[in-house]
Amino acid sequence: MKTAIIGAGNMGGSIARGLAKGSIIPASDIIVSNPSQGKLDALKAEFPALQTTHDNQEAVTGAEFIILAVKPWLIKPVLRELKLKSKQILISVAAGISFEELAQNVAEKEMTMFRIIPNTAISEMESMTLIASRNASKEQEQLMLDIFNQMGLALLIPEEKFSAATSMTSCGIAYVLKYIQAAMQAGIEMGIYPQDGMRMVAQTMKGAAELILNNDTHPSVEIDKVCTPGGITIKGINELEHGGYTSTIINAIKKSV
Ligand SMILES: NC(=O)C1=CN([C@@H]2O[C@H](COP(=O)(O)OP(=O)(O)OC[C@H]3O[C@@H](n4cnc5c(N)ncnc54)[C@H](OP(=O)(O)O)[C@@H]3O)[C@@H](O)[C@H]2O)C=CC1
Ligand SMILES: O=C(O)[C@@H]1CCC=N1
Repeated sequence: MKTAIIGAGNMGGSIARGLAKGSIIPASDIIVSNPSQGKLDALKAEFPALQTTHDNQEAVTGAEFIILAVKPWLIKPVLRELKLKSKQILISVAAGISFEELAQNVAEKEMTMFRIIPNTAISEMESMTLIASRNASKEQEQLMLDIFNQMGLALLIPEEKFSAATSMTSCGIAYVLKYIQAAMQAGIEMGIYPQDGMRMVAQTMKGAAELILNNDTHPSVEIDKVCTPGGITIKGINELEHGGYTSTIINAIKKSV
């Protein structure tokens, strides 16, 4: 399945690496196009079988999948200069660019399209990847899920839910990192070295995520297990609420929509 990736930045580069490491699309079937050479050289050094080019049209010619991973404001000009065929499958990573907008910029408006929204943990094969489809068969949807489940966890959702889910997951990873940063600052004030604090908090967060993902549980149940009556955790939890923690997170996620 020849796959062209347009743009070798954070997303395009990570998707190329994830695909090349996965078992569905071999590195020799991947061609990545990018204007600057450095990112292409880095990819080629890691995966010598992968092809690179500066020419977007050369990349897409003969490709079954075209993964568009340029900044949202470049989607229109880049898409317009590509001569895509109706049988090709367009996969856009651009946040906030709807299927309708994509369709306006291709000759074959009824071509199969996917929108995908990973987060930056895709570089660790630990992305939460959102997928929406248009004019796709069940088999094509399953193939997309299979591909992106190899890079973390993938979920197929309707396009109407994309903005809300993007804010929770793709922007959300930055909010989660912000918690790590804040907890480190508290530790530093109390004499914990930043590098030690960073590992402590990151592992704590990973543990919380594993508790949720591996068990049929709920955050409230897990929080309750930590909060000993009259103990120390509830003091911190109540301080978080006095500071507006829950409503600040709700507002932040709604703000990013
Ligand atoms: N960053 C994130 O967390 C997420 C981003 N997205 C979406 O992914 C898309 C890409 O974002 P991100 O990877 O962060 O951005 P980057 O800036 O890291 O990557 C964009 C890449 O596109 C390349 N590029 C620029 N112009 C062209 C062109 N005409 N043809 C081909 N390639 C070109 C750039 O090349 P160079 O810099 O070498 O000139 C760069 O390598 C965006 O649309 C964004 O909305 C979606 C989910 C999460
Ligand atoms: O901030 C942004 O616009 C991009 C899209 C989702 C995550 N980062």
